[in-house]
Amino acid sequence: MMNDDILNQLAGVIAARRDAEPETSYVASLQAAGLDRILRKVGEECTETIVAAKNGEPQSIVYETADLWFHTLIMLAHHGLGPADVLAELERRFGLSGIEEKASRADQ
Ligand SMILES: N=c1c2ncn([C@@H]3O[C@H](COP(=O)(O)OP(=O)(O)OP(=O)(O)O)[C@@H](O)[C@H]3O)c2ncn1[C@@H]1O[C@H](COP(=O)(O)O)[C@@H](O)[C@H]1O
Repeated sequence: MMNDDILNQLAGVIAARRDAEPETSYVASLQAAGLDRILRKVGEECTETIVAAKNGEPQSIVYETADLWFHTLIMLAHHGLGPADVLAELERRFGLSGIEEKASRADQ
């Protein structure tokens, strides 16, 4: 089943896990371990995504990218942010050429 609201649903689960027992929840265990542990996982999953992309096997690329997105959601939640904030930023940029955006920054 395709569900384009899954990022928001996951963010809801991550928020709800803040008070859960670390023994019974992976998300709760990561949140309890703190920001450095969360960032280490983001770094690991980022590296694994790069390796998968280099190897070029579609299923692995999707699997590792899902791990990366998931751990990034936990990082965002740690800072009181969520997918809506990132999606709003992408929406703001939509239609704005990266070349033009870079040029507008060079003016400043
Ligand atoms: N989407 C995910 C998800 N993706 C990956 N993972 C876990 O993230 C971990 C990834 O770490 P690795 O691949 O490095 O494997 P590992 O060596 O076992 O991990 P570490 O011991 O190094 O932490 C694994 O334990 C995966 O099971 C996830 N765990 C949970 N979710 C979602 O989060 C919800 C809440 O999960 P719990 O908090 O566990 O109930 C679940 O219902 C899912 O929807």
